Amino acid sequence: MKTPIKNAAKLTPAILKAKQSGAQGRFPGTLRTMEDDIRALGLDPAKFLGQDIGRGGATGLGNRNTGAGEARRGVKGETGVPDAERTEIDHKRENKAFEPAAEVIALDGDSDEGLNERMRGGRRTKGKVSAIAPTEEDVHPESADHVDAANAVQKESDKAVRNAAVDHAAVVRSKGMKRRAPSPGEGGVAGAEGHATPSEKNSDRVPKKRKDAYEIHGKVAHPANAARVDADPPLDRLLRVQRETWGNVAPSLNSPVKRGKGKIEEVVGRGEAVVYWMRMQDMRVVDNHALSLAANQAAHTGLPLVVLFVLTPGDYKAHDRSPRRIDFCLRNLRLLKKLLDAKNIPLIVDTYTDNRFHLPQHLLTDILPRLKATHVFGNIEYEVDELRRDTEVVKLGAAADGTGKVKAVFVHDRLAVAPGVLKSGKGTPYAVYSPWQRQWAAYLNNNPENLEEYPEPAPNPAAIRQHPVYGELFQDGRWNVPDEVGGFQCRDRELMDKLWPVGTDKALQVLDKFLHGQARHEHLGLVDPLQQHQDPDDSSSRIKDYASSRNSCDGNSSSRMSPYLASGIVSARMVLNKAKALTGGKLESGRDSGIGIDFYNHVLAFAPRVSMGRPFLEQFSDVQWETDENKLQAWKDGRTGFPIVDAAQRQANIMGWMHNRPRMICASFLVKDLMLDWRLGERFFMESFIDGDLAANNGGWQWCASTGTDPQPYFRIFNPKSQSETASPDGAYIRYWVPELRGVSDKAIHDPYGKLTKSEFEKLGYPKPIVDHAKSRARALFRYKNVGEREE
Ligand SMILES: Cc1cc2nc3c(=O)[nH]c(=O)nc-3n(C[C@H](O)[C@H](O)[C@H](O)COP(=O)(O)OP(=O)(O)OC[C@H]3O[C@@H](n4cnc5c(N)ncnc54)[C@H](O)[C@@H]3O)c2cc1C
Repeated sequence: MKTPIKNAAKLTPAILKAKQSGAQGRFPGTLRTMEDDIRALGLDPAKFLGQDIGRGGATGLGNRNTGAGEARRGVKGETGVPDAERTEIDHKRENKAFEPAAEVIALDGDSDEGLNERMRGGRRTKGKVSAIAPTEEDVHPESADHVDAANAVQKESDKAVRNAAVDHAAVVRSKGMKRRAPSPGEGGVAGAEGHATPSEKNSDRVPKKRKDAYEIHGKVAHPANAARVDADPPLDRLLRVQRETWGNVAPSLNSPVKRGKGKIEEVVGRGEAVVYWMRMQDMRVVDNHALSLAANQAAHTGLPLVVLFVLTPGDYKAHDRSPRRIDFCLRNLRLLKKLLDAKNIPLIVDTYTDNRFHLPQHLLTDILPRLKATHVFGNIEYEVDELRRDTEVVKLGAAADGTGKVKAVFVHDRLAVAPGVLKSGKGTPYAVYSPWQRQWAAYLNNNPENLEEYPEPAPNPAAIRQHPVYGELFQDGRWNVPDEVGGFQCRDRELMDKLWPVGTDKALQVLDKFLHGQARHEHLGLVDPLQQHQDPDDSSSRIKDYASSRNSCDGNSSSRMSPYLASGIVSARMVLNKAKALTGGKLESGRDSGIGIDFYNHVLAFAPRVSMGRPFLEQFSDVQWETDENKLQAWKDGRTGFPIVDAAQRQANIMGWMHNRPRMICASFLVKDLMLDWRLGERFFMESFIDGDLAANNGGWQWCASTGTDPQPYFRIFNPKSQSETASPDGAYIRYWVPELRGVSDKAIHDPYGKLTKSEFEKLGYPKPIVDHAKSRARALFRYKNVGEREE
């Protein structure tokens, strides 16, 4: 008689089939160890294992209090912030008699009276854990469309979009705040990516010493400020300023992307060079919109093309960039310098260490005049700070007198479908992934020109090398790529270099391995992605198997493209074109297609508050969080006693990357089991990952924290044990990353503490679970249901 398969209903069809057929493992091949793999890369395992080297600075807590410093500088040196603009967390913590009214945002149709009434309601009294009846624990994420819930999220979002301006006004009124006159910050240069701008922070009341669990304080904007930014999103503002200044050079937020391949009109004086300003998200020479526009303009005017990259450590600190991502950027820059050099195009790298908000002035008064450039082209970055910076560049460039004028043009490039193009039936932005993804695929299938790739730039004439100004750019050491950026020492650079080879060619080879090869056990961890198995035909292509294998991480089931996409080493168009070739020339819709790259950037564009530390669903802004430093540290280190969480966290620490499923499990665990603020986890991932990307990371965290675009309400709470059985059915992933558990049987691998005897468990040297999941779950349900309250 067949043994029944445990949790069969929760298993993906492929895993179920594998289990039913009695297969030992889901993926072929033999599992190796981390040590073997590091040795196979030609490196010494002792250098990379057993110590916290991943995030650059000292272990754990000490190295990242950038927000507070920023905030303090913001108040004393730059703007002077009215009390009302202090960050939410500071406000709560410092004012014991905190009035919940301050956090209330007007709802649809709220009159002043209605708003006041709700505000007078004050904090609710404490209650018991209520008998709320969540339908399913650990619903398989994305397992169904949940149409009603999706509609509810969409409705909330529509409401928020319609009322952002009203909300802001109401909050301002309700708090007796004065409406500030537009500050220079609003004009463009102030603002932490996401986080509070100097004028949005208040810091002179920030306590001198805080523990890590509180250290997000400088990164959370006041809701009124976030509502103000939502009411006039920085992307709209950039496009508007650009249009008003130079005419219709870039597509507006609401119209389809135009393939701006034509010549850019001359509306400024003709300079002596054309500049393409490369940033951290578009690091490639091929299929690059702004670069191809710049090259076109240079060819049209007979001027040389110069590529500029500005390293801005101030931004990297404020945005929690990982040393790994910075190092990856530098490694790519070195390669790009060579590639461009072969085309007689100088790549100049400037390191700007002054006040990060003054970068536009630096560009327009120092760098561009030195180059005698009157045109600068860039691809739009959708984060708040970056949009404000670019808006300021457009304004300053246009405001300069006479020959000092610079025409700055910023265009869409990063996404296959520009933000704002796709709208729900009601004409509002989509707030739920599945319907958005269906329309996205249909739109691209109907408008294939959006996937046309941009031409490579033509070389500069060789004579540029003799030019007194531009010839020097190839020689002058001032413009070289530095060995490292101060404050971002990447201590595992050698390992990162092996795991994440640089350049578009290599990235495309990695993609080919994914598209034309089967997932295997032995490639799940620390392996050179170029050494992955590739099959002679496409019958076992991982993209074809994506739907069934995407949730399992016992093998190398996903593409490992995220660092390349996050840094723009390949474009979304290039990846989609390759995927399309394997799916009959059409993009497939549906969550299992593995191609939903654009969604969270689209959210960022219409709800910029998400990059200001605010929840997408404001009604969860006052969920009560714990602040237990030890639990936070145990989570960071992978010592929680939950094998799947520990395996994943250790993967993050050693490899600088994680498969999507464990990212979700770890995020859910931090928020719903440890009841720690999702922003702490968001920051930790940014600091650790080589693919750290604000839109995807924030979107992922908010989804898992039920404050984001998940159509399932907050009672989606992952059970780490059953999630473990789904994510690592063979236990291979766990055994690889948690060596203490290597010898543990299949029966006990997901729950060694529960399944082994006391003495068997103690021999492992593995920690006991730091929480009881059932109790944690009840606590989370209570706190989400009763926002603002703690259970008795
Ligand atoms: C809490 C959390 C944090 C995350 N942080 C980041 C991050 O900082 N940077 C990042 O690039 N991705 C992030 N993701 C999304 C996703 O986990 C990674 O993109 C994916 O695991 C990378 O592996 P891959 O390239 O092999 O993905 P594949 O499964 O092969 O997918 C191909 C590409 O599609 C995109 N993609 C796939 N799934 C998602 C998703 N759920 N959300 C957004 N894009 C997706 C990525 O660009 C990815 O490279 C996060 C997800 C969660 C749940």
